[in-house]
Amino acid sequence: MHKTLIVTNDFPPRPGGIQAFLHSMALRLDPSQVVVYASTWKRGREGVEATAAFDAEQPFTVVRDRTTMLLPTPRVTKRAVSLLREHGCRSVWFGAAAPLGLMAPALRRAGAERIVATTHGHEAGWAQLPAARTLLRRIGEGTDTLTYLGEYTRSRIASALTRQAAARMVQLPPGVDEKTFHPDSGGGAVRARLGLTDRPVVVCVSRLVPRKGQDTLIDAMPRVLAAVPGAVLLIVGGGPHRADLEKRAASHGLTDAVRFTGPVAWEELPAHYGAGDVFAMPCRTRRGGLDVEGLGIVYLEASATGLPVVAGDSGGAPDAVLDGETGWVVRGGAPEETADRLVELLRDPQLRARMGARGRRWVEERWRWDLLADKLRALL
Ligand SMILES: Nc1nc2c(ncn2[C@@H]2O[C@H](COP(=O)(O)OP(=O)(O)O[C@H]3O[C@H](CO)[C@@H](O)[C@H](O)[C@@H]3O)[C@@H](O)[C@H]2O)c(=O)[nH]1
Repeated sequence: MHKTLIVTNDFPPRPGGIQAFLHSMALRLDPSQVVVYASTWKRGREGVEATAAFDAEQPFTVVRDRTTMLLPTPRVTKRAVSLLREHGCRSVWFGAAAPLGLMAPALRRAGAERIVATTHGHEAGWAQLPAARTLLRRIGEGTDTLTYLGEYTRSRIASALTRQAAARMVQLPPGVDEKTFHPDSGGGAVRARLGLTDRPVVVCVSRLVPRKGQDTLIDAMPRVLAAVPGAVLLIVGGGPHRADLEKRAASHGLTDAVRFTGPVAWEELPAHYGAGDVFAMPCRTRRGGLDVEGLGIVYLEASATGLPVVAGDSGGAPDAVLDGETGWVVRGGAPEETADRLVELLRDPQLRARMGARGRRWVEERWRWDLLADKLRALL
């Protein structure tokens, strides 16, 4: 691996899957060989202070742009070029290929020898729009390698690329820290705190946005409760959809059976997975395919915790589940189908244990960060 400039809008403290992906990878590279050029999390004092506090704890150099969104403008390109030269970097990793990967030719002219750009769900969405397809094609031509999460995103994105660029694609999915997420993660304490000790719990961990399908889970609960009295849906995470979800739960008369924790601190997250008997996030594709799941780190975190998983069929989410082995894939936006799978799992402790153990093994074999970081190092 050469010294690498990571260029990204998606870096903590901003929350989310791409951010977690990049940070986890960056932490596994030699810190003396990494320089991150990222946007600032939020405008205003709170955003700037939280960003500075986060950066001060990192073992590698983080340089922030003053804006909250890097775009491939002449100013940003010039800054990236001068960082590349100043720090003696010979490789570049674009944390999300679109749109920042458009800066690749300028960085190449400035001396970058290896340029890697990672694709996620949103690039698969881009691949559906004619103008955006042209830009993706340019990004493919300007970079050495576009990485992809799984077969769904690969096939969509490859259709927009030249044959040569498509042939250079390499799979680089996010992983899971199997030591942080494990079956003895202290879920009992969370249950006790929430008064759920003896109740069957379906847990969903995610940002609260419509695509993730927390609304489908709420709509599924009356059918679940008819078969499994006392069951509870524990919705973990924060986001713009919260008020709507709370109203929806109240309109079904489910204020006891649907609990919201709000966002939880990273250290508390494993115990929140551990509070569930089953993990469910029946995600669905929206906006004609533009708002689509790339993979779903949460399914892998749940499997690492030893929980069976009920996933939606949006985009690449099925790549994060072995259907029928680590859990089930259901149609997104289908409350009855979702409820039936939840009931089957809540009623059958042996099935839960079997699927949970298979999921844990699958994570250990296939989704460990360490294995994936080796792959990235080889590309850089
Ligand atoms: N600390 C904390 N973390 C949370 C919370 N809610 C969610 N998270 C974390 O945020 C991450 C969410 O990742 P994903 O499930 O992958 O979803 P995403 O944010 O929509 O990410 C997008 O990009 C990923 C990487 O390409 C894709 O895997 C995903 O499908 C999607 O397209 C997970 O690590 C999850 O544990 C919370 O309240 N607190």
